Amino acid sequence: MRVDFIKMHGLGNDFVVLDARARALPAIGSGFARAIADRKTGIGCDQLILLEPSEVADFRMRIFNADGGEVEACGNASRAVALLHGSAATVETGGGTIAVEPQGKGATVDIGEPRFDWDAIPLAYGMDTSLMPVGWDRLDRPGAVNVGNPHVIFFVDDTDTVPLDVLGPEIEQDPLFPERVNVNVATIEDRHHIRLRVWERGAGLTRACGTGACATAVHAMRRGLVDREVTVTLPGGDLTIAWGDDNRIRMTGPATEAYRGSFEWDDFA
Ligand SMILES: N[C@@H](CCC[C@H](N)C(=O)O)C(=O)O
Repeated sequence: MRVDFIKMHGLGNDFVVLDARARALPAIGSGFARAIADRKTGIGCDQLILLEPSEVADFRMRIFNADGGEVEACGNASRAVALLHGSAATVETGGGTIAVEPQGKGATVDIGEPRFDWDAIPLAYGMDTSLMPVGWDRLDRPGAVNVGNPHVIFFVDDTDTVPLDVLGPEIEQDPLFPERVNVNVATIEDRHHIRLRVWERGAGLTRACGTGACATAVHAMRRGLVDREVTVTLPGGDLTIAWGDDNRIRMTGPATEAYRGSFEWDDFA
């Protein structure tokens, strides 16, 4: 079976998008997702994105990390599918229904309300998620936020000096996080600007993480360190994150269609 795909990215966080809204595809297993994502032998991406019909929203978006695991949310892919869809839409995800709207060369995404309760992150045991009494090497006293998916956030003097390739996987796999976690290291530049690097659960270091930017901004706002609208600068570029009086988080930033292609399903099954 020959299948079309669209290669897209949001600030360099890249996706293979399969559109099964009009024509159903065979079930996707973790081995298939891993094979597609493999940068040496597959098409190569941080996340495989599957669009399907939905009974509760305009369409459904399923997200598979490069390690094959299916997860609940992806901020950058939400902007990419908004661009692909071409008009405002509601999107069912594992983390809840979100709203997307194309804006120029990108999109605004209403990703919903943050959750701060320790069991909503989830953590293995109860603690204050605004200042957690835990640490790993030079990274300590983080915060945690669930914005559809789980994030832990460390404020540091300089994100570039943190060995995130070493500490990221250690923290991601720590038993404190029973569903593993996305690891964010952030520097507050001023009340309107945060610098951020992310070790993504199931994908490793990426050029950008949209939900990481949302979680980090909201955590910094909760701690009173920045205003309710900020620019978050990632290695791949900038996102604007606003946390409204309605308690909803809105992310605005670019998205790009790189190219289109097709493959034989059985080559990856
Ligand atoms: N790149 C994404 C997040 C993808 C999922 C994440 N790695 C997880 O496991 O939760 C984004 O832009 O938000």
